[in-house]
Parts: sequence; structure tokens; C-alpha cells
Amino acid sequence: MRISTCLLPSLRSADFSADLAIVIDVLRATTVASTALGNGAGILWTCPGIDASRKLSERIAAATPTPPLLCGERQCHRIEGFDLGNSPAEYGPSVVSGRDLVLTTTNGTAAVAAVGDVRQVILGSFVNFSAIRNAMSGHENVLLVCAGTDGEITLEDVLLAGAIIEDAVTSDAATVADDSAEIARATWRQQFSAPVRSLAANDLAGGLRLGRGGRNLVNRGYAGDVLRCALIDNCQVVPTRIRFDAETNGTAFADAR
Ligand SMILES: O=C(O)[C@H](CS(=O)(=O)O)OP(=O)(O)O
Repeated sequence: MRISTCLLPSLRSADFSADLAIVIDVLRATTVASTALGNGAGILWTCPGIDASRKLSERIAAATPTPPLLCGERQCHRIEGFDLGNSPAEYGPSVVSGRDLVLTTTNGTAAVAAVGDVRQVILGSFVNFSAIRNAMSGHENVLLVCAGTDGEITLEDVLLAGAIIEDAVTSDAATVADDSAEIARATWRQQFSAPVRSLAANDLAGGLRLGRGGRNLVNRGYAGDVLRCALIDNCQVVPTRIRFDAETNGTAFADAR
């Protein structure tokens, strides 16, 4: 297996032709998506625009007996008129089980839209770490796509990319990481010397809080979410792209274990 990393969606190399892309937005979009599907949500749509999300939600509502939940944030806070924000704590089984969701966030949903051409796309986070590691097997060229924050590289996404690469390289000597992947791996190893699965959530959360995304959330009152996003292997889902809606730029994900 060859692994490459783009530290931001805009830094994607044209030379690496991936057969699997793993989109990473640890704080918090891909953690929310994994949590929601892990708690029984049906289909989760990611959609970059607010108006497009409303439109997509109305269209789904017209075609299904139960309307989807409209979810997402701007500047970390729930969007006015939306059902849910972007905190994993909001996506418990009693709220999301059996419901479809339309999620729009500042960075994560745009990162999904940026890899529309890759044959298979899944969403990665620490809460579904082992599930996505298993999903990588059998793929030849895996691209890890860090969402970043507002066009800037963020530490928490690079840490997860590095943890994935470290785990892949140490478990299979035939895995080849390119320079970008080695940068992510070095970042992980500099921060944590223990294998990812042996880390306590508190220790991992300490690392996540060091970066811009973590600091943003703490400053805006979401410190508890950083810890929730550090619950390694809290669920076993593989949010996998199943459909694309060109009109709204929406991408549908379902658990495909
Ligand atoms: O609310 C979040 O977690 C962030 C907001 S911010 O722009 O990074 O402050 O959105 P996300 O798209 O989940 O990174």
C-alpha cells in the first residue's frame, strides 16, 4: 500500500492517483459523522453551503416520510433555524436513530467535496480509528485528506493522519509513505510515543487542544467536545460515500462495514 497525505485539500498532488480517500476533520465534522452513524442514523449528507443544505433537506423531506435533521455550524455555533449543531454530544441514539441528516460545516464538508473524483471516499476520526484502518486493507493508493481550518493546516487533523500512517507502517512493512505522509507521521511521533490505541482520551485531547482547531473550540465554549473527539474507537462505523447530488454539491454517506 502507498499512502499520501494532503495537509490541506488545496495541497493535493496531481501525481498521486488514489483509489481510496479518507477525509479527516477531527474537530469536529468527521467525528460528528462517525458518531451519528454509529448511533443509528440512516444516511448522512455532507453539503458545503447553508442554502444548498436547506434545499437538499427540503427535497429529501418531500420524498421520505420523516424529514431529515438539518445540522451544522458556522464559527463553531449551530446555524439559526437548524436542528443540531456540530457537537458529537448532540448526536445521541435517541436523537439520530433512524433519521437521515444533512450536515454543513466550515471545513469538513468542503474537504469532502474536494475529493469527489476519487473512487471510494470514507470519513476518518479518532472515534472510528480501527474501523477505518480495517477499511484501508486491499487498497493500493490511499490518500489522507486533512480538512484544516479556514484554509490553514491544523494540528489535530495532521495528528490523526500521522497516527493512521504510523499504525499502517508498523503493521505492514510493505506500506510506503511518501514525504507528505512522513511529515504527518513525524508530527504524531513527536507528540505521542505510545501506540494510538493505548492512549488515554485525556492525553490525546491534550494534544488536540494544542492546535488552532482545538484552541478555537475551547475559546468558544466547546472544551468538552475536544475530549469527545479523543474517544479512540468509540464506534466501529465506516462512513462511506454512496451518492453525490450535483445540484447541491451534497455527498451521501452510510455505514458500510
Ligand atoms: O465547528 C467546528 O468544529 C469547525 C468550526 S471551525 O471553523 O473549525 O472553527 O468546523 P469543522 O468543519 O467541523 O472543522
